[in-house]
Amino acid sequence: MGQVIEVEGLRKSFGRRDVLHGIDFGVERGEVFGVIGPNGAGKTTTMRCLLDIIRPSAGSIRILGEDPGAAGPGLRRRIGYLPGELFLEQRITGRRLLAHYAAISGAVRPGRADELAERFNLDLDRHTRKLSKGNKQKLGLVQAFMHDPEVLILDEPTSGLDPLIQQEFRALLNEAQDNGQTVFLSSHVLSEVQQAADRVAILRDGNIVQVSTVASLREGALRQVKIAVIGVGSSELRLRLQRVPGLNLSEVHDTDLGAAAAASFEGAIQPLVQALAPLQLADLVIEEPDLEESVLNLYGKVAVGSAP
Ligand SMILES: Nc1ncnc2c1ncn2[C@@H]1O[C@H](COP(=O)(O)OP(=O)(O)OP(=O)(O)O)[C@@H](O)[C@H]1O
Repeated sequence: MGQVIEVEGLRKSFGRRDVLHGIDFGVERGEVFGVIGPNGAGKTTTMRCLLDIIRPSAGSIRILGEDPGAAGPGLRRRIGYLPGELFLEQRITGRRLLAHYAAISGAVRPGRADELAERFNLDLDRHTRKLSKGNKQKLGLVQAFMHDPEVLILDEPTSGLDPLIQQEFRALLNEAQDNGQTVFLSSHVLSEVQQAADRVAILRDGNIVQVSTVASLREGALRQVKIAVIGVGSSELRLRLQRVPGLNLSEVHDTDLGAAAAASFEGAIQPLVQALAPLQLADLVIEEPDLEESVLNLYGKVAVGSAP
């Protein structure tokens, strides 16, 4: 089977409020697929529809070839789910809570939960109520991964995790991928998904504005360029650079030795290299593309992390 998650024309309205406007995407077996979008874009709503926690208003969903609305608990056991907000106010230990989840999710390999907890540096014998935000998140992740499900649906999985634990989480994702497990995860910032995901969908106001590989997002992203040349004045440098497609000059000035320029740049690098080739360079800096910036442009300048 190719696609493990297939979504077509998915719409969801709450009362008169349309939250998802007919989204389409597919996730291949063994793929890590990230969905990013600002607060309120509809990421959690999409995930809840995939899990049949809420019913779509229209459209079709197939997970492992089945309709989650009709498949029942058999399908649910093949999925690991990390909700965006875990309700953990019970007076029980993490270990007992996991045993409760295991009764729902189905067989967990002996020692698997302890192994995951150890990797996350999580004490399973503490009362869940007393856990910090990050430790609650770790418990949620152990719960999602422990039965080695074929599909993992993870709502903001790295939220509240320190960098070392985030690294451990990414290692776990790589292992899941090697095992042929399929991962659908969400975030509101690209930096969290760009290392982990093969492809990224950008969701804005209930519409997918783009689905692309992280590599192609990088190609289309804005880079900052700084150029210093020897023996040529600012007007000649400006003239040459103005002919380079995708280059937007922010500054050109004369220097003691010649001229210097700063610009932002997107697109193919070759025309820029050709424009500079006849000149004697004193310095050339082409910064790593700012993917976060280009995603913000796609968000439509909505500030990341702002309230909905
Ligand atoms: N049960 C509900 N009833 C009414 N409106 C809802 C309900 N659930 C979600 N919404 C609305 O749907 C929109 C999308 O919410 P959703 O939680 O899916 O966004 P999100 O992309 O996950 O955002 P965040 O990054 O803040 O978690 C929001 O405006 C939210 O207020």
